[in-house]
Amino acid sequence: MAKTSLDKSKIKILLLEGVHQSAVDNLLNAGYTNIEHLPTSLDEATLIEKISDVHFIGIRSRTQLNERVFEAAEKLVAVGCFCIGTNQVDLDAALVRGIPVFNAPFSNTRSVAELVLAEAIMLLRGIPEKSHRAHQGGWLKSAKNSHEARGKTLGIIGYGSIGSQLSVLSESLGFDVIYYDVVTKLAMGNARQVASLEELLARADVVSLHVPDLASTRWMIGEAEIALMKPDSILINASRGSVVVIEALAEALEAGRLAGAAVDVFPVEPKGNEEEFVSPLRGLANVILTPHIGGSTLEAQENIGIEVSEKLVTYSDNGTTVSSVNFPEVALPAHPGKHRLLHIHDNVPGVLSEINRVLSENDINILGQYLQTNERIGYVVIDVDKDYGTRALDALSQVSHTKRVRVLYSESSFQG
Ligand SMILES: NC(=O)c1ccc[n+]([C@@H]2O[C@H](COP(=O)([O-])OP(=O)(O)OC[C@H]3O[C@@H](n4cnc5c(N)ncnc54)[C@H](O)[C@@H]3O)[C@@H](O)[C@H]2O)c1
Ligand SMILES: O=C(O)CC[C@@H](O)C(=O)O
Repeated sequence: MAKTSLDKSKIKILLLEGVHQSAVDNLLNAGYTNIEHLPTSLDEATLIEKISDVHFIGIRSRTQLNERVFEAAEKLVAVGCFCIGTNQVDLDAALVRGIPVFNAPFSNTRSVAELVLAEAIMLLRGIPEKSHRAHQGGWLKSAKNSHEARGKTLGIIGYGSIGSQLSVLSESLGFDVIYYDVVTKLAMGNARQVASLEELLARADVVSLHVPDLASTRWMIGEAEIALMKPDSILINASRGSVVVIEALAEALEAGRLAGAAVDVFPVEPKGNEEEFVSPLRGLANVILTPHIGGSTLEAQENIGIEVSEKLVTYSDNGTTVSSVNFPEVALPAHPGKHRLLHIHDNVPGVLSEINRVLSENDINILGQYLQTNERIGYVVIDVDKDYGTRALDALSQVSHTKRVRVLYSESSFQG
């Protein structure tokens, strides 16, 4: 059970994978000065060594925060994923240790949608091959296999933030949009939801994937699904590398079953820009390969830096967990003049009454109390009228099933 006492300047923040400078600036402005900002991810052994004295970590998609890493992260208070996907984090391992995980669910949505739309047009015109030939001194001037987007059917799989934004942009260019989602979703514009994946695959000229990495989406597009796609259709994947069986896609492209593909995410991606990219798709005609940069625009990265660092600062200063992806969400008012106790515990009956009993026995006066639980943990926030020193921290630590206790002083310094 974590229970330490720290001044803001001692709170150690580790930012990996070239998280945008906007995050560093934001953290510094909020008084967090102990920041290590690295341009790459770290291998597991190095990360395990480094994370032992880290209070907040910021990562993107490459850093794997697994059980072994969390086991070593004795002081970790919260995780910031400076991206949309959180599949690189063992959310359960974080939850059981009382560690909330935050992300930026919308900041790069537009960047991905714009890239996919551009790729759809490029692929319909056979541009990758024509451009490649021209670079080699060739001249492939021909209208063969070259099509307008207007009137073609775009099939979107996963009609969430990115899928629905893509829907709006591509309709404005004249695409007919259909989409498949496991949830009934309100259609944007004239788009129509179809009843099954099979129907979408059979009808679309361009299929674009925008589902999260889940057990149910893993390898959802394989040989059988590609066989259902229209001859000479196009597949785009900017979601996760685990969604498409890449060998099946390569075979279909080699056999001329599909007219082209754009792939941004791969089952195995290089750990850094120096490592070789290996894929059966390399060298295939009319295939756009991009190094997982769907969300990598300066605009998106700056916004993500601000959004996620704000969430970390708010949690650290105030205890608010709104929009955490794994934690009970509590929206808390500011607490001027009050001290705030945070208590994270296993969600079993009786903990709240024990907390209140312990506080009462220690003569600690409660001004306000907030509780939220999920299936696994409970998160109680208690505002008290004065600084009870370590008395409150010690009292709460004795409550059975306690995972973590923190004190936030009214002037926002932190003890965690
Ligand atoms: N290439 C990149 O750089 C990049 C950037 C941002 C996001 N992404 C990835 O894009 C994906 C989508 O992001 P988003 O923000 O739109 O997510 P989202 O959660 O807003 O939307 C996902 C949608 O998929 C649907 N869905 C889930 N399971 C499904 C299934 N089996 N079949 C059909 N639909 C299903 C959900 O109901 C939801 O509507 C995520 O995997 C994310 O990690 C990639
Ligand atoms: O920036 C990244 O590394 C990941 C981008 C994207 O896949 C996301 O999940 O937002």
